[in-house]
Amino acid sequence: MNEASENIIAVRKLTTQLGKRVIHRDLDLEVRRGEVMGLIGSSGGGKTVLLQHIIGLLRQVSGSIELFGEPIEKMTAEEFRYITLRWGVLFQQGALFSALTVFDNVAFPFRELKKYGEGVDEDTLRELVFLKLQMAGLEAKDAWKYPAELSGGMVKRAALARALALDAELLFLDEPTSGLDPIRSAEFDSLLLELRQEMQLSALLVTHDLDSLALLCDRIAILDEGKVLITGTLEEVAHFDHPFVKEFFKTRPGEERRLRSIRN
Ligand SMILES: Nc1ncnc2c1ncn2[C@@H]1O[C@H](COP(=O)(O)OP(=O)(O)OP(=O)(O)O)[C@@H](O)[C@H]1O
Repeated sequence: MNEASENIIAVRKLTTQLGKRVIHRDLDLEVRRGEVMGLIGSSGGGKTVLLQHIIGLLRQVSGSIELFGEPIEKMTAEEFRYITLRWGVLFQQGALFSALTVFDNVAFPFRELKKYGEGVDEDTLRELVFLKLQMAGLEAKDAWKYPAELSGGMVKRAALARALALDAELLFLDEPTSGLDPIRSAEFDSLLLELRQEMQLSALLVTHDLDSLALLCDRIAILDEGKVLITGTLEEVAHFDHPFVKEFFKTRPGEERRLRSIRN
């Protein structure tokens, strides 16, 4: 792997299709190492599908996707499986395994790693799982619960603990605060910010939440009409002349102060 590469994600001229419908056309996106990139765009515009392509769940029609400096198209299945252990994914529904306890959900990536001869013994595994739960703001007693027994906020935290399990260098976060009330959303954002500072994470974050964008993101990419139209700081993209941007940055309750500071 070319670790010296400045970009942790580089998507070039990506064209994708689901059924007969073209979702992305010649899309370019670069995320630098250590950067949190926000991804916004109109509903149904292809943000989640883009994430699914980047993490190799879907195959593109054309174009290339490089992760950690290497094109994923050229990797063998085994090489690809191995690099999946270097990132964590938090999808909209939290995506925990419902038949496993929180403990076993968080232990899952460690057990996967064991298949490559890099596992840890059971005592170390236990310690690491409890450490990750603590980092994600869960208590030890939550470890024995099943996903159905958790609140929405706890599901997100458990999914985050699993995403961070192997000291992920890169996180894919798809609307991590959706479904949480404003207080829980703010708590979750603060947790991500703390972790980001402690672990020097890179991340691609899909969100509709202006507070999350302002707090967490270095740059923001706007996806519309199948392409990334612009990337820039929140201030830069907020001034971009486009109907989605105008609608998105319309004042919403509680956000007036932040918007005023962006516009001034
Ligand atoms: N498995 C699938 N098969 C066919 N079409 C799909 C599939 N998944 C998504 N789509 C379509 O692809 C388009 C992009 O969907 P996607 O979920 O990526 O949008 P999004 O930008 O993430 O939207 P939102 O902000 O509402 O979550 C939509 O029109 C959706 O209906």
